[in-house]
Formats: sequence, C-alpha cells, structure tokens
Amino acid sequence: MIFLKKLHNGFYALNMTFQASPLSAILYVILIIIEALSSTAGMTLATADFVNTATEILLRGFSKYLIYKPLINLLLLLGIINTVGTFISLTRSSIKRNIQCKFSPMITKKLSSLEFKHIESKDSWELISRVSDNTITLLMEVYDAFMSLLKIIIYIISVLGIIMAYVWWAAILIFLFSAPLMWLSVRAGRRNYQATKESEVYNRRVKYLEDVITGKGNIEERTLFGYGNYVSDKWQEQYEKGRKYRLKVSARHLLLTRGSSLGLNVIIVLVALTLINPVISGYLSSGMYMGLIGAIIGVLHYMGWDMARSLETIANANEFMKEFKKYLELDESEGALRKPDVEPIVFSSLEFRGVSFKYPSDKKYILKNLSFRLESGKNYAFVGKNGAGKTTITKLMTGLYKEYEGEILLNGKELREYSAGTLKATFSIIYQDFSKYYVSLKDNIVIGDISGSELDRRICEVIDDAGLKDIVVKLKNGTNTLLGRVKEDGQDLSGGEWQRVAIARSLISRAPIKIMDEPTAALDPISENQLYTKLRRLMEGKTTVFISHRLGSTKLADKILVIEDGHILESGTHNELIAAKGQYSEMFEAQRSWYS
Ligand SMILES: Nc1ncnc2c1ncn2[C@@H]1O[C@H](COP(=O)(O)OP(=O)(O)OP(=O)(O)O)[C@@H](O)[C@H]1O
Repeated sequence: MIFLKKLHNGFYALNMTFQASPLSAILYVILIIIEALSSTAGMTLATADFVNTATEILLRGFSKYLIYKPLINLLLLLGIINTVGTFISLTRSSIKRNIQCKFSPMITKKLSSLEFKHIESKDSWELISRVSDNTITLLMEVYDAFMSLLKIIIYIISVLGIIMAYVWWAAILIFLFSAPLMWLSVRAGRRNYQATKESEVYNRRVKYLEDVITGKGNIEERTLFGYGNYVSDKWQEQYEKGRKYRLKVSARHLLLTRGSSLGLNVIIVLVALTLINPVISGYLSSGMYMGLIGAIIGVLHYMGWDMARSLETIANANEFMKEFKKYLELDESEGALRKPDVEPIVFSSLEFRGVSFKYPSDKKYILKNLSFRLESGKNYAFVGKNGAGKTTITKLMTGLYKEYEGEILLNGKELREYSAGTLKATFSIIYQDFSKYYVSLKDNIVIGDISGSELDRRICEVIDDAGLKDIVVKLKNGTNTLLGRVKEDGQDLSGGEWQRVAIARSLISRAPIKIMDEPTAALDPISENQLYTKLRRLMEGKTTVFISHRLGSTKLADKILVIEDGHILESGTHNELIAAKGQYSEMFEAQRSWYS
C-alpha cells in the first residue's frame, strides 16, 4: 500500500515528462520494449539455436554450412540491439530538451511571482533553491528509472517465462526473492534522499566558506586580516562533517542493496546448478542452457543493481514531488510579473495609522502601533539606531509585505487595494545593498523605467544629475560599456561609482515617491556633499524619503522622523528637534563632536 502511494508521486513526475514531450516519450517506450525483448528472449533463442547447431555439426557431422543461418540471426540481432540503442540515446536527448523548454520557464516564472515573505524566509528559500536547482534533472532521472523498470520487467517476464517452461520452481524462487529486494530499495531510497537534504546544509556552508576563501569580493579584508587559515580550518571542519555524514548513509545504503543482490546471486547459482539435470536427461538442450544462463546473469545484474537504483530514484521522486507540490503552492504575489503602470498616480498623501508588523518567520513585533503621514512635495528623513525598523517601514510602504495590522492609506485608500502595477509605478527605491547589474551602463539606468519614453534624452540628464558624466568619459564605449568583470571587456566601478549608477536609476524613474535608504554611504564626504546639494535641488517639490545615519545630510528635510524600536520617538524639523533636546539632538551633537 505504502509502496503504491510512493509510486503515485513517481507517476506524477512521469506524467509531467509525458506532457512535456509526448511523442518522444512514447517512441522511447517502444524502443525500450524492442531492445528488452531482443536482448532477452531474442538472444536466448538465437544463442540456443547457434550452440545447438554447432554441437550437431561437431558431434553428428552435419554440414558446417548449417552454422551460417544461426550465426547471421545472432549478428542481425546484435545489430538491431545496437541500432535501437543509438535511437534510444537520440530520443532521450530530445525528451530532455523538451522538459527543459517546458519546465525551466515555468519554474523561473513562479520564482519571480513569489510573495516577498517567501524570498526573505530561510525555510522557503531552501525549498525554492532545491526545487529550482533539481527539477529538470530529477524529472529525467525518474523517467529513466521508469524506463529501466519497464526494461527489467520485460527481462524478468521473458526469462522467467522460458525458465518456467522447463523448471517452474526455479522461476518462482527468483520472483519471490525480488519482492523483499524491492522493499529494501525503496527504504534505502527514502533514507538517501533525507540524508542528501540534510547534507545540503553542510554543502551550502562549505560553498559559502569556499567563496570567502577564494572570492574576489573579500580579497582586501582577507589579505589585511589574514584570516585565510582560520576560514580554511572552518571549511575543513564543515567539509569533514558533511563527508562523514554522507559516508555513514552511503555505507548503510550499500549494505542494504549489495547484501540483497548477493543473496540473489546465490539463488541464481543454485538455479544454474539445478538446470544441469534437465540438460543431462536431454530435456533441456545445451544451447538453451547456455542461452538461459546468459539471460539469467543479465537479469541478475538488472535485478540486483539497476532495479534497486530505479526503485530508489522513484522513492526519491516521491519525497521531491512533495516538495515540488509545496513549491507550486507557495503564495504568489498578485500582479508580480506586471510591469509598472505607464502613467503613475497623482500622489497626494501616504499615511500609516496604528501599524504593527512582525515578519512571518518571527513572533516579535518590529513595528508597534506606528502612525505618521507623508504629504506630496515634501522631503522626509527617517533616522534612528540600527535595527529600529526604518527599512521595514519602506518594505510595507511599497507593498512588499501585506500582513500588517492597522492601516496604510495611499491617497486615502488602503494600500492593499492598489494593483501591483500601480504600486511599482508609485515608488522608486534604492536600498543600502543596491543591485549591481553586470550589463551596460545604459541598461543599468534604464532598468529604473523600462516603459518610459524619450529615454536617450533622460539618460543624459540623469547621468549629469547623478554626477556620472566624468565616469562616462573614462568608459571605453561610453554608456554602452559593459559594467562588472563577468565578461572580458567589462569595466568594474568603485563602490561610490556604483552607488551613483543606482541613484541615476532612481532618478530616471517617474515614480512620484522616491525612497533612498543610505543612498550616499559609499561616497567620499566631498562627493556626498555635492550630490546632496544636487539631489535637494532636483527633489524640490517632489516627495522623497531619505534614510540616513549621517544627520548632516538629513538636516534640510521638511520633516525628520526619529524611529526607535518600531515607533516614532519624535518628529519635527531639524531646529525643532534640536530645541527639544531629545534623542535626535543627542545623536546630532555626537556626530558634530567628531568634527569640532
Ligand atoms: N526578513 C526579516 N525577517 C525577520 N526579521 C527581520 C527581517 N528583516 C529585518 N528584520 C529585523 O527587523 C528589525 C528591523 O530591521 P530594519 O532593517 O528595518 O532596521 P533599520 O532601522 O533599517 O536598521 P539599519 O539602520 O541597521 O539599516 C531588525 O531587528 C532586523 O533583524
């Protein structure tokens, strides 16, 4: 019963392959049947005919020319088996290609549509990585396993059928032995899959530490801090743990499958010995005996190892398909794939009313009964200690998380009621860990407004506004130069230069609310000052939200909101907050004292 349940999920995987590539999958089945029948029943009969004829020529002095017919039959059969084998490989490649064409885009599309909470959650991210990395390989493996099982079943039926005609009990003995073997294989398969899943945790850690040791990103710190050996030891430790774990599971697995195939070997030898009697009594021809022994060794090989592996793969598929279904059931964000609306809304206000929020993976509230109002055309600054909740506020504002308590009103209407396209067109955001796209400078900027018109003119403007003009002059192919070091002719930029590119991306966007989370952290003080002066001028009359720890840069905001532990501690203009002598004044004085 349990086995049938397991097979059910395996069949689900098989069905997916048939849907992706119906013609090739059916052709493959036909070719497998031809190959299996030719190499068992066909080869047994042809070998028997050849050996019997040869024996008669030798013992009874029959004409030696009689050998040509069975010899040609034997050679023809081998030719057929080889040719069918070649077609099987070609058909398999076609199935693999079709599976890739059908499922890779589907998986990628699902990935791009997932709710943000799944992307940020550790558990669902592990599930997502496993499914997106392994689905194509696994579908192909399951299909191969089913085809291998089909082949084995044909082998067993045809060989056992012939044996049954001569020594019926031997056939029954072999059949009965295969049942516990199947059961052992399925159990081994499930354990193996669980172990692989658990060992992935070690693999990921090992991979991460490898990146730390060899990656370009950490080269300066690695050299300066000289932590190479320390990380190497950690790598060694994790690698050893993973290796020992896998070894333990493989040893158990090998013992189970190899042990059972050893038992099968003994049974087959006994059957071979038993079949000698019918040969001596003339009941079984010596040719048929030779043919059957060859076929029995073939069956032994397939039952002992291939069958175990195929059943194991199908049992693995059972576990994986459960995960695949879970992956397909992950919530999608409605309209995630939609482009931003071409015409952004006319923004008048954004209000948080008593908003409380905790991340889905956590019990602790990060925002607590938070209320504030942003109005059109004003510049706002969110300041506060690390972990106060500033970035979290922007995630809620932009609709990335919808599971908040209280109300968020955009132009007086609940934020959740807006379509994804409208929200995307309403906000443009640069995070502290902004993205670096290894494409041309122009494409890096245009990503900020892919549906915009008069792009070339606007690209020139934002290049100027973000202070990128001098950088463009230095680039080999101007704005068409590939950035980053992925390709040979790519040109890397400094941290500050990349940050300017991210700012240009935000500037080109026509979104009415611009959010900048530490937008100038990588700039030197002179560049930061110049850029802020410029941004102030550019943002005049526009709605902006700046998040910054450098209070000199937020001084001129129309309103500063000081966030502490998920709520507003104080708010007002710079002068009002300084006069209030609260946390803002304390932080400002602390920073100023560095320069006096
Ligand atoms: N995806 C997440 N899941 C669970 N907790 C999170 C997640 N993202 C952030 N947090 C937690 O929420 C709290 C607020 O984080 P947030 O990034 O909003 O702070 P912040 O004020 O922007 O800090 P900083 O000034 O250091 O950037 C922190 O305690 C952080 O650990």
